[in-house]
Amino acid sequence: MEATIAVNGLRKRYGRTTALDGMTFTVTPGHVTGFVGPNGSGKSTTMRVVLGLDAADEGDALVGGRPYRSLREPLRHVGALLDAGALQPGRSGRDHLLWLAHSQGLGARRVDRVLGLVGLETAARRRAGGYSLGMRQRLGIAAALLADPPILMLDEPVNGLDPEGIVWIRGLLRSLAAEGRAVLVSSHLMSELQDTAGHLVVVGRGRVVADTGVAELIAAASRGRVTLRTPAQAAAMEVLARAGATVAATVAATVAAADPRTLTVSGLPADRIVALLTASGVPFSEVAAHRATLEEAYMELTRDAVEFRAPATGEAAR
Ligand SMILES: Nc1ncnc2c1ncn2[C@@H]1O[C@H](COP(=O)(O)OP(=O)(O)OP(=O)(O)O)[C@@H](O)[C@H]1O
Repeated sequence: MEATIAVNGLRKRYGRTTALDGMTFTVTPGHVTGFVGPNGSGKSTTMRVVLGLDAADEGDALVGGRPYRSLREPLRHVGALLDAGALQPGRSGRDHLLWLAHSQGLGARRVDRVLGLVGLETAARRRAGGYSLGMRQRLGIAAALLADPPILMLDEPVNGLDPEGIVWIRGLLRSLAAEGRAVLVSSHLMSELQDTAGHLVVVGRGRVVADTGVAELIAAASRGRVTLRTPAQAAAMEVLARAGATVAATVAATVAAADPRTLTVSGLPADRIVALLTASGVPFSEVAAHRATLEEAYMELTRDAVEFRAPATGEAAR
């Protein structure tokens, strides 16, 4: 079976809410595809439609060229994590997987193998009802991997994982993709996908805003910009803005990573920036071609497509 997910022209309304408005994209094997967009942009609805859990009003969704509902042993084709809370609380994690395994003609050996893969061996015989959110996520990922499917679809898998868990899942997703699987991972945080996804499907208001390689997206957002480090931010801004540049405080992937001494300048080449600052006696320590974060690239892309936007706080000058 071909490892692809093909979503074509999906439309879906819930009463007066349009959840999907012509959603169209294809997920191909060999890399992690990030499925990103703001809250309410239609990611979970799309995944539910792909899995036949919800019906679209229009359009179709195929896994390996076939509708999910027509697959005889679906877990062998597609592994999915949609709602990590969906398990019987009185059952142990291992029993939950055994029950799923038996429905697919799989045995206890495979269950123990996937429990090992997700690092749940020691907790496997405890009641799943007592699991933390991170442990439930791991159990959900074990369930998705159970029948060794060529296609994986995970809705916000990083949710609830601690920093060690986040590093672990990044490595796992990359290695699953490197084995030739198609891996679709939804998130509304770009920083979660920065080092994991090779491709991005960016959505807003129920449709695709961009369908692009991560490297291309970052290159496009970096083009023509220069990063400048200076202890005299206000003076540097004034000099450069007077010369026609647009100057902004650099957007960091996380608030913790933000450096108040770093500016992003567009509209002037690096050598001209150096000349202007030197001539005006403004101290600076570094002038370099800017490498945009995925977060920045995404913000630019979705500027007009987001449903909910916080007021801009990072922009120092325009
Ligand atoms: N069962 C439902 N009944 C009514 N409205 C729904 C239902 N499921 C989704 N919606 C609405 O459809 C839109 C798309 O929701 P969806 O959950 O697919 O977005 P999402 O991109 O997954 O969001 P998030 O990042 O918050 O998980 C939202 O406006 C949501 O409120």
